[in-house]
Amino acid sequence: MCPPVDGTPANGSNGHANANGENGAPGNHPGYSAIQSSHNPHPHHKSPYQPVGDFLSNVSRFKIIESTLREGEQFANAYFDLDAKIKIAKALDEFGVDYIELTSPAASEQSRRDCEAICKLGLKAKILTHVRCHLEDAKIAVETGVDGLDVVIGTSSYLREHSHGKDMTYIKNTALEVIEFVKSKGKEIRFSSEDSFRSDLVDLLSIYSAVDKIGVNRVGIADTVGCASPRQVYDLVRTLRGVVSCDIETHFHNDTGCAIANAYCALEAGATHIDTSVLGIGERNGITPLGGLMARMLVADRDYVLSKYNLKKLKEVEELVADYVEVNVPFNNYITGFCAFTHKAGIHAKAILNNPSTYEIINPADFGLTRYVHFASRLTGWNAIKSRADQLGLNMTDAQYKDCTAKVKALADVRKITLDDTDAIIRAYHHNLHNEKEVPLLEGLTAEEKKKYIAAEQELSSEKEKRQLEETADVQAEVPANKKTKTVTVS
Ligand SMILES: CC(=O)SCCNC(=O)CCNC(=O)[C@H](O)C(C)(C)COP(=O)(O)OP(=O)(O)OC[C@H]1O[C@@H](n2cnc3c(N)ncnc32)[C@H](O)[C@@H]1OP(=O)(O)O
Ligand SMILES: O=C(O)CCC(=O)C(=O)O
Repeated sequence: MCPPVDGTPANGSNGHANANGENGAPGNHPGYSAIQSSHNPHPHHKSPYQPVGDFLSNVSRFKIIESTLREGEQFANAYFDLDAKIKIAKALDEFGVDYIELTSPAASEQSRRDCEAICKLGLKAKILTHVRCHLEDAKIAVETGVDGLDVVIGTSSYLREHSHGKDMTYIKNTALEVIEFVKSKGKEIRFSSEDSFRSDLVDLLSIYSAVDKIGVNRVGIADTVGCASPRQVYDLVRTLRGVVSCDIETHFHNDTGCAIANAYCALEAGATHIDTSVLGIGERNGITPLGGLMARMLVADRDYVLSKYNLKKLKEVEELVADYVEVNVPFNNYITGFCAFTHKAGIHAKAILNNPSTYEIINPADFGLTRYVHFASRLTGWNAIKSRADQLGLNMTDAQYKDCTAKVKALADVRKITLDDTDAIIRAYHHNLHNEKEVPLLEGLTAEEKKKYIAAEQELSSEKEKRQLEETADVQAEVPANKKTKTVTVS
């Protein structure tokens, strides 16, 4: 952890002012320097590559069906007791998701009781439960108090042959029966074909058209094995959009890394609802993550996303779920990953200090988070070191910052340096400028490291001398000898 700038002990934060001028940034990031840059928040310029508006696109009016408490419960590590489910449901509700989908009450007695308990919480989000296309399951589900049922059945030949063993005629008849029943109970109903992207298109369109005609609220397309590409998604959703008049829900697994892109393409093609889970947890490696979808959609339509979702809750919701399922938030997670807003290379750091839009498409402040400049490495530059010295209250000339930066780099060539090391170097360098008795730039080097540093220093000063000589030679070369003493007077 870095020492605080004002000399008070570090208090669990990184000890530096964040972009809002507070200590202890919400995105607490020990060991990194939060920065104040001149344009914060970002100015919002439209991209020159903004897609041409498509009348089918729902990028600016999508809804989220949050399935952490259904798909997420299918994650290998997940075990949610009622207390956990209630906490997660409340957090998702505060975040502003439109729907919360729960595990089938047919799964177990406790699942049924949990479903009932969550329905009684009085959340703003609508509560759905996810059931097989099976009248008995539907009967149990409608009694729990849910707002609606998400009914599903596999339509690919794989699932027809090896999962439930039913043909398309049976599937259609059962679907119609279940839908009529659920509607008769006054509940919302969605019918979905599992494994849609390996199902026959004619089968799909025929069943979707049949359920649409009897007044289903939504049909669902599911990429159950994560095989679909964004272009395939666009084509299927767009075709379906021309066949049904109801809403279209989509569900994308992430086996081949397309879950967010597929969700986005589905919206562009006219889908209305996207299934998500916190951190993307679900069967195998999961589905479209809530945070990743937010990142994508914020860039597509910031006003819509900010008007609907409480983005500042994202980190809290993710940490809550991560704790329950006993995983760490991945270092490269969208938005909340350890380094999602950390800028390291000197070129990046300089530009970010001037204007964060140079290297950030998302403003961390929208999520209540802070950006950081990492300056403790051989890739740093003098602008980053100057900014850090400013934070430490140390003032130097530009030439001195540059020289100090060269020393940081030389030491970083000797061994991996920490942020504390770098602060120590800057402080010692500054001290040596103003005091006769010099202190070592960095304490605690081993004999071997000292040797290496002395060699690096010598190289540095001979480089510096060489550069000065070259500069002098260049200046002299630019001025022809016969002009050197001549004074030009202009009358
Ligand atoms: C792709 C998805 O994620 S779909 C959602 C998955 N969710 C779940 O599976 C919820 C948790 N599941 C469970 O608790 C259990 O599997 C239950 C209660 C649903 C069923 O349990 P069991 O009766 O013991 O059956 P089992 O799990 O071994 O096999 C699944 C059964 O559902 C049937 N089935 C599978 N998919 C469907 C479907 N979409 N619609 C109707 N029936 C289906 C199968 O034919 C099989 O029934 P059978 O054994 O009579 O042939
Ligand atoms: O109900 C749905 O649409 C999706 C079900 C599911 O989890 C899947 O197909 O992967």
